[in-house]
Amino acid sequence: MPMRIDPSILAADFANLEAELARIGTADLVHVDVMDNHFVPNLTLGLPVVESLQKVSALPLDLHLMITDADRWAPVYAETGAYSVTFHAEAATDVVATARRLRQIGARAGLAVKPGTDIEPYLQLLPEFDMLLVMTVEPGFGGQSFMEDTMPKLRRASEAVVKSGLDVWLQVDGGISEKTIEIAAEAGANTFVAGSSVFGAENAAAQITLLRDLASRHTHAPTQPAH
Ligand SMILES: O=C(CO)[C@@H](O)[C@H](O)COP(=O)(O)O
Ligand SMILES: [Co+2]
Repeated sequence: MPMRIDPSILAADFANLEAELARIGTADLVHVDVMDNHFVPNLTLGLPVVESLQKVSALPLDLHLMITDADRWAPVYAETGAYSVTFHAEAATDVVATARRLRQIGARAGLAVKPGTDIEPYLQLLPEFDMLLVMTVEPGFGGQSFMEDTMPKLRRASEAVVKSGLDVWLQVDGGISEKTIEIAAEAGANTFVAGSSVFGAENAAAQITLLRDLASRHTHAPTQPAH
């Protein structure tokens, strides 16, 4: 199973985004954090910047929407041509209808849960999603510490995906570095968002390769039972 590294441009220089994209050519996707200062206490970027990134990025965009009223807004972001649109379960009224709309538009549909949100109710909806995002920090800011207590949830999600036989990607986001990526990979993640550990590195492309190599040591299905 391939291990994917998605650098988060939240840790990039916002005044030079095109140049920052040129530093991460070894990545699989570009993770774009959209925050509205309502769902999370921070404001980042919105549609105009996503549209501009779409025009200049050689890599597919992986949008992470941390905004309220996801039912309304997620499809609007998908219309930009984004490869993947992930919205939060806590911000949506009808997660299935929203995911279906995203797929109709042509985007992969991702569902995210905050560290305190149970993933169990969503595991019976796996056929509706292309990716599940288990947040490993409280959403809102880059540079936070990895929350290892989210691993039982990730492991449980991984078991459900393996059992389903579906190719639903399992993404982790927050505090992923060379010190933590193997913990998440061992618990079943295969898609890793990394902001500060990539853009803070002198050689971002080499750091991406290092992270992927570390994650690839754990390509097996989870070995420990869910908690
Ligand atoms: O969605 C978020 C934060 O809410 C992330 O995508 C961060 O941008 C990851 O940054 P690092 O923890 O890797 O620095
Ligand atoms: Co994110």
